Amino acid sequence: MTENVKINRGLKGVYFERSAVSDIDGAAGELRYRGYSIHDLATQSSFEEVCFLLIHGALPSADDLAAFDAELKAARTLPTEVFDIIAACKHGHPMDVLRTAVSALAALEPASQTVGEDAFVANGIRLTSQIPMIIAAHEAIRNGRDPVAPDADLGHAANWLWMLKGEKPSAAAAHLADVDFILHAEHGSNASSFAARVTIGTEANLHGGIVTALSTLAGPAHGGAAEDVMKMVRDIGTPENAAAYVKAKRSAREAVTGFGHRVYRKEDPRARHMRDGVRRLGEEMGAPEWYEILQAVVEAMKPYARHGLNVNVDFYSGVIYQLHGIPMDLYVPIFAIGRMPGWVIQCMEQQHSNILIRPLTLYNGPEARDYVPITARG
Ligand SMILES: CC(=O)SCCNC(=O)CCNC(=O)[C@H](O)C(C)(C)COP(=O)(O)OP(=O)(O)OC[C@H]1O[C@@H](n2cnc3c(N)ncnc32)[C@H](O)[C@@H]1OP(=O)(O)O
Ligand SMILES: O=C([O-])CC(=O)C(=O)O
Repeated sequence: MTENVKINRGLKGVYFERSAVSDIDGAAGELRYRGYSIHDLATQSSFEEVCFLLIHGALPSADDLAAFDAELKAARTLPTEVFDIIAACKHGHPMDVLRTAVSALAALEPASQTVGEDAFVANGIRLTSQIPMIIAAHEAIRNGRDPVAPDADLGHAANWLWMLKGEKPSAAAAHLADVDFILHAEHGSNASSFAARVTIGTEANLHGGIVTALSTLAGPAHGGAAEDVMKMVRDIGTPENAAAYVKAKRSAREAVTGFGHRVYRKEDPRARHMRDGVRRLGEEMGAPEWYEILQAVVEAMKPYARHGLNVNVDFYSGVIYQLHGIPMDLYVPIFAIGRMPGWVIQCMEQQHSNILIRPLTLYNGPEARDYVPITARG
């Protein structure tokens, strides 16, 4: 009966739902949020505007944006218990601390228990502002400093850098962080968003979906790639070593991190903006060698490009964070800051026309057999 069943391992190429948010053309290497090209958004928009677009479905008017920005700023608060929880697990990986703190918020803030469209918007906006606060507070606490209070004069990206470092970022640094968040904001049915949808499919609340998404983002095949790229760049050391590094990886049939994608067969369209950022920042900071190493890896990988193997969004982002002096274990949490509106809208779409997500696994274990009591087993 089951011999002819087709199994789609990893759900490769399977459509499980419709979505009106991200339009990804993997063959052409194109990405649009709600119909707008990622290139226009990365060069002309702000993260706040993109959040509004993703959550509400249209670009905001100036008044809409001012009201949305005020909502985000008003949500920059955390219950004191969350700071205690961060302190109690301050030696953990920032992703574990972040996930634990979001879980704690679900228990501490009664509004998080409400489901439905309005509740998801309100809780989503609150979490979008709270997540950078948690990450920055953890960084301060683990280094023996007091968390830095948010600054209502600063936008989302600049305020994040301010809370992280305790000093006002340059306009260029804030802009690069803003672009980074826009590029990471949403990407259809990626692993973490799909996982969040599975949670929401059970009629769980938004915080539950976000905790699931955070758990799923953390792995090196997904959000952890930027950290691994930085480790790779350090291992390679100089551009001349890149070819030998790639050859050794390919001979061992190991993945070269920052390359490959489940959907794109051309270069990930987000990568070019990060590439420009690394090049410019490296030159400005008198550290061009990181960019040169990355480009030497790209050159060494060229023979494989014909198989659709190209850089993805996270090939360049790690080096940008490194040039900003951000610790490597914060790279995945930074991805989470950017991905918040994407997770929120994916959860909203799921709950809007909900259905339990429950595929099948084809049994290939032992045939039916008789139970043997423990006293009779050899
Ligand atoms: C934001 C993001 O989440 S983007 C992804 C971030 N992750 C990374 O950068 C980690 C490195 N990349 C990878 O591990 C993979 O490319 C994934 C997990 C992202 C996608 O994997 P899949 O969709 O399963 O790709 P798939 O396995 O079908 O790859 C096709 C072929 O390319 C090879 N391949 C895929 N990625 C890589 C890579 N990074 N380096 C070398 N070879 C690769 C596979 O070995 C496979 O070769 P084969 O047909 O000879 O076996
Ligand atoms: O779509 C994917 O599979 C992974 C990805 O690029 C993302 O989540 O941004």
